[in-house]
Amino acid sequence: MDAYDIFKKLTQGTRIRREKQVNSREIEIPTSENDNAINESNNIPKESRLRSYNNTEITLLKGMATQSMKGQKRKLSDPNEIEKKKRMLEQEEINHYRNVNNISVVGRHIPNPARVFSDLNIDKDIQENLIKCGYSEPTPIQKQGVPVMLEGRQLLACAPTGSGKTAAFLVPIIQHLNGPQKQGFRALILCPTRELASQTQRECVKLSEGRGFKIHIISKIKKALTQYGSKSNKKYDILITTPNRLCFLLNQEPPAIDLSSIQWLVIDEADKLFEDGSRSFRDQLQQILKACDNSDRKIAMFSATHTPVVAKWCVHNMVGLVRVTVGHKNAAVDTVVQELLYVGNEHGKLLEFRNMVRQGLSTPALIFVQSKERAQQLFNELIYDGINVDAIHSDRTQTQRDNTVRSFREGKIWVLICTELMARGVDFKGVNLVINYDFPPSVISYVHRIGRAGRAGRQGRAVTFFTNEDAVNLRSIAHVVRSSGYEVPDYMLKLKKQPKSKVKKLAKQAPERDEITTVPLYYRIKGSKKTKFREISKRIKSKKPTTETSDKKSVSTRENNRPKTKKISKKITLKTKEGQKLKKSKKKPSSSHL
Ligand SMILES: Nc1ncnc2c1ncn2[C@@H]1O[C@H](COP(=O)(O)OP(=O)(O)OP(=O)(O)O)[C@@H](O)[C@H]1O
Repeated sequence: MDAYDIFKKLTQGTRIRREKQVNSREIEIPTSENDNAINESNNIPKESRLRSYNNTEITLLKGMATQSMKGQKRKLSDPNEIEKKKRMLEQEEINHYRNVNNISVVGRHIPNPARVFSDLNIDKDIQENLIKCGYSEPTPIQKQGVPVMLEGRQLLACAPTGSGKTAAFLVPIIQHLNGPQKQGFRALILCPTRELASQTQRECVKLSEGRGFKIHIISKIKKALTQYGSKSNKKYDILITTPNRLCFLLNQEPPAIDLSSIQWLVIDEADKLFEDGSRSFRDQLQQILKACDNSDRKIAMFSATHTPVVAKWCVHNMVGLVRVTVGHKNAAVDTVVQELLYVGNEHGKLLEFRNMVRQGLSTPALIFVQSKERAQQLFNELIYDGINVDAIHSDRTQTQRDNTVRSFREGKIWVLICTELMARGVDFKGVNLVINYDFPPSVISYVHRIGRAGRAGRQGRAVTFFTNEDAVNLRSIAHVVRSSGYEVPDYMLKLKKQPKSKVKKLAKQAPERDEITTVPLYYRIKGSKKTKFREISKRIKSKKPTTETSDKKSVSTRENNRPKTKKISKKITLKTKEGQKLKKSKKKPSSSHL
């Protein structure tokens, strides 16, 4: 619960009555310039806020009223009073600027937001690097987050997807570290995935150009085992990695990495890392913090979504914490046009997708499914549709994942099928379309998935398929869509609120769905005719999902799957006209119809 929530609770049922209009010179605000501990920036217009300080009587309960501040005016001729008033008006202006930029802050003695890069207390070369990256003006999170970190304050920042959070933490780190020093790692950035870590490394290299920092990501764990230990010559500056890899190195005897010089620890996608996993991140974080034993160590947490668990951890563990929030908490980016589409059943999803392709798909596009098995199934279905499609999921090797991401960035792949693995942080410039083929497991997942489009103020579109199985989260996601300013049918908003237990269960475990395939079950079962019919009737009776991959682990790579799919499609060509078409397009993939 933050200051705003507390204020709302305290003032529930309170009636605020305005007595009379006064002009602003009569106004006296009983706080000092920097006493902005509680939500400096709210949405009350400046004038009425000023008035309310001096001229309102707050009725708490019938017959009980606070004393009006009338008669407490001080003379304007007093130079101290004039100075005080000037400072208050300046503060009001700053608050107004924060309001305009949707910035809200909580904490004491918070530095002013920067309007332009030159307002920031950073060196010329960093400013030039920012300009070289094409950034002409700081984004709201950079306006407020950078000054906070530059003052060495610990920070919890929440800002929309694609709003430049990466540069918001990299710029102050680069400024602080100044240049390479042979002290070992001085900044550590934790990311939930390898893909995000390498993207952050690329951004860091660009923003620190000319400084000569040694910026590392742990790619080959075997090499890393001997690379960073106490015997190394400490020629490193910045480490960007996932917590698992780092803890693996810390768990060696003696530890294979030395973090005693860390000055800045940044946790990107903080709420993701705090989600309960097989090994809770909180345990890992304790281990990492123990290793970062420099007394000067500071922490900054960033994410597009807010969970109370992160806020609670920060309040308890970060001294002098400043909280910066841009926009509404857990809101979807409003530059993405959002649509919720009822498709009936699994087959309907495939029909709808092919329909979208026929109408002209706006690529590059990302398609999210709920599991790696389903990513592979959808890939097997679409590979012969003549779309440049590929799939990325955790069953693919790191090299395959890197190659796929590169091809997508280079425009060689137009449609990328992915799992939750790619939902966070990954910045593909110019993604036009996100399709939630499988309904997101939570509102937070929805916000991050659709946030892969519409980055840095660009336009994008997100289409979310849903079936009857997806009723649990439909209401809350419909509310997110409506809050971003897009139409949703009223019935969705009026759906019954689901019990928290159901919502939590769904966030942890995806619902069972029928296999994504148009190949009849008969051809998917191996064995004699008799075996096939026996198996089909068994499955119908037990109403089991008609999936082969649920019986055995799916084949993990595109290459491995090809022969299997070929075999199936050959069988179809003998039976159906549609199958013949498939065979033709397989020989000569054409993308002309897009
Ligand atoms: N000041 C700026 N002006 C213009 N573009 C910017 C600016 N800062 C960052 N960008 C660009 O905005 C895009 C999104 O930035 P970034 O990946 O840091 O977003 P993010 O807030 O971390 O998003 P997510 O929550 O999805 O991780 C990037 O392509 C980046 O180059």
